[in-house]
Amino acid sequence: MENKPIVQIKNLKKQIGKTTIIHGISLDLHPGEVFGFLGPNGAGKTTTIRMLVGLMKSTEGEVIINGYSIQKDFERAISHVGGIIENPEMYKFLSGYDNLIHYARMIPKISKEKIEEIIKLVGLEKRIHEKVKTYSLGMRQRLGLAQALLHSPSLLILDEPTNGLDPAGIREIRTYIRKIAKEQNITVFVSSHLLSEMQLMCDRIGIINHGKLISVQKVHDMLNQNQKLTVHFHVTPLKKAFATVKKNFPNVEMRDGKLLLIIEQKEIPTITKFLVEHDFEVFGITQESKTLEEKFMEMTAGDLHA
Ligand SMILES: Nc1ncnc2c1ncn2[C@@H]1O[C@H](COP(=O)(O)OP(=O)(O)OP(=O)(O)O)[C@@H](O)[C@H]1O
Repeated sequence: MENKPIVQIKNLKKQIGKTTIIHGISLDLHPGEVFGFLGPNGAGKTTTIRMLVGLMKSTEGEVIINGYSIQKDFERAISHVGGIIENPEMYKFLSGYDNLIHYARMIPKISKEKIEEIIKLVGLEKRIHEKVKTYSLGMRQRLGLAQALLHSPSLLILDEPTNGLDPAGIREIRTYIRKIAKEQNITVFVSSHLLSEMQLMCDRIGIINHGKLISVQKVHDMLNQNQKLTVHFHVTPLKKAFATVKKNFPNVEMRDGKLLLIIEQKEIPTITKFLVEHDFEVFGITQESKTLEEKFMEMTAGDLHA
């Protein structure tokens, strides 16, 4: 991405006692992107986020937000950040609207129109005058988003925003997060331990495991990688077919009464044609591909909890 980063994380480290929890994370975040911070429980997501927003001191490294260092120029750097780190505090017996007005008092020069615009942005216009205690958890989270947007941040940091939500609530939050990023050109940094959720919400995903950022990829690229498939050919006579195929495709194996090849999808017709041309009878072709979830399980040594 050629646009100037909103956030620069430079070699961020955290040591507690003799234990290093975060091992030098470096990352740039760009305007309007939704960046997913994915990792199993205990990987270091919350610790990193706490350092990003200055709630915890880093042992080494620097975080620059909109050109200001969180470490050296906290007030100015944090003025560009909105976030939900823990469950947002709301007054349950007040309406959603009155809650927002309450928080808006702390923000200089905020107009009623701006508040209305934010309410629409998070899709709460129909229920905003009802008491928060009547809201679903998803609606409360959206009110939390609205609260975080009041001071027009350029970066929104959300720690596991879908925790505890049902599938409909998760879909809602996902939709609004994407909308906020695109319509307001706000960068959203969102953590989760669920790949399936991140895949649908984010433009890029960074995977953290044992305090290290082990991969950063665009979701689009992840989904479009040339994937190798394991393909089984049910063919007779098997042994003769194996010997013949092996001459041209040395990687072939015999397993469970079938030929097994690890190939790209586009090679399936080539091999099928080869078998038919050599007078073998093909009874079936089946393929298995690794899901992204399985790949991530491998990357995080199986401790990415679903
Ligand atoms: N104050 C502390 N002292 C010692 N170890 C700590 C401290 N805080 C966190 N840790 C350890 O650092 C690691 C990272 O914790 P962190 O809470 O950042 O993980 P996480 O990715 O947010 O996990 P979760 O998804 O469970 O919230 C964990 O192994 C945790 O036990």
